[in-house]
Amino acid sequence: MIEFRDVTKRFDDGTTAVDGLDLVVEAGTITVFVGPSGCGKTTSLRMVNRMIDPTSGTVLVDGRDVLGVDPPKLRRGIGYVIQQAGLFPHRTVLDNVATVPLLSGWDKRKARARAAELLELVGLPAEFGKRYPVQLSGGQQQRVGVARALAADPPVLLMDEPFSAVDPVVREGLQDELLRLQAELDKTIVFVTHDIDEAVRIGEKVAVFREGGVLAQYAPPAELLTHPADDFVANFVGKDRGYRGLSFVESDGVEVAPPPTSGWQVVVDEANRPRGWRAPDGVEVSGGSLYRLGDPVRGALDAALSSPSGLGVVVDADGALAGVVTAHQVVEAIERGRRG
Ligand SMILES: Nc1ncnc2c1ncn2[C@@H]1O[C@H](COP(=O)(O)OP(=O)(O)OP(=O)(O)O)[C@@H](O)[C@H]1O
Repeated sequence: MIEFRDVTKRFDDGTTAVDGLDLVVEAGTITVFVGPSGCGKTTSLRMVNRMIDPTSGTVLVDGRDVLGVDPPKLRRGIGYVIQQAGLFPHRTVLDNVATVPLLSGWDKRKARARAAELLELVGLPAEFGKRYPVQLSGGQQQRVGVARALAADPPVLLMDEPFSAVDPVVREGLQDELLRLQAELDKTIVFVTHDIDEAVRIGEKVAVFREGGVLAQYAPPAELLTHPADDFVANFVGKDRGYRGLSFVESDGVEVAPPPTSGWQVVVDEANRPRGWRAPDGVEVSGGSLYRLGDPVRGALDAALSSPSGLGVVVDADGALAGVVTAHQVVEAIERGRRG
């Protein structure tokens, strides 16, 4: 657990970067710090591993005031990942990942074996270990950065805009990877971003900061989208927040109808997986997005709205055709849910 108790950081030039921060990061969760540029996210993060010390207040990691722990010792238990990975350009990928184990006194063979294990864990082929960072794509470098931060198996991981230098598609892949890793590793992760979509996608709890280093709201993503604390948060989470909030709405109430037997018809393959639609004039067209039973309702609405027939195609866990939904039915289910 990480705890900020009335933490303020004022720099020598008088800038208040963080102002009276009170916040608890639960162990084993991903907590995201989000907010506009200059609102104190990075400063808050760096007070955890003592790259910056607070002007007043206390930062505790597992109940211990970090000011009482020697910085090198403290950092052995805290992985740190930064934008553009910050890899050593003249060391191979494998040696980059082995850096911390080597510094901790492991022998070279054991450190490299551990590094190879970690490359696999973050989804990189073993032969990439021999390459130099410049021979990898941005997304691959970020994975190496994550592997390096995990090398000493620290209970805490600090991530400062780790995915902001890669394009949106790669970025989503990295976010998925982080969620998969976290399900396996159960670290206490603090993740800084200025991107609200990234924040609500990966955060179990999200801290929204405003200018002057003030915490505006600290809540699970669904609550942030449905109950922003004030106008600042409402504006920051954006004008589509009502729609995006559907990502967190359970879908139990959506009625799934059997696929139509006349007019527009779903085309399926031999395993009964949807492949598109046959229009009433017999022409086959590609389908819209598929909605998997049990997923949040946002996917059901998207399936209906993106379908050429106006019917969203619903599949089961194996991807087999389970039925269809209309946008109207989805909206009705949402409204029933709101009435409670
Ligand atoms: N060493 C420093 N000396 C003086 N002011 C600083 C120093 N470091 C940061 N600041 C100021 O403190 C405030 C908070 O900076 P911080 O880097 O924590 O913001 P941030 O929310 O992480 O921003 P960004 O999203 O742009 O990285 C900013 O106004 C910044 O200019």
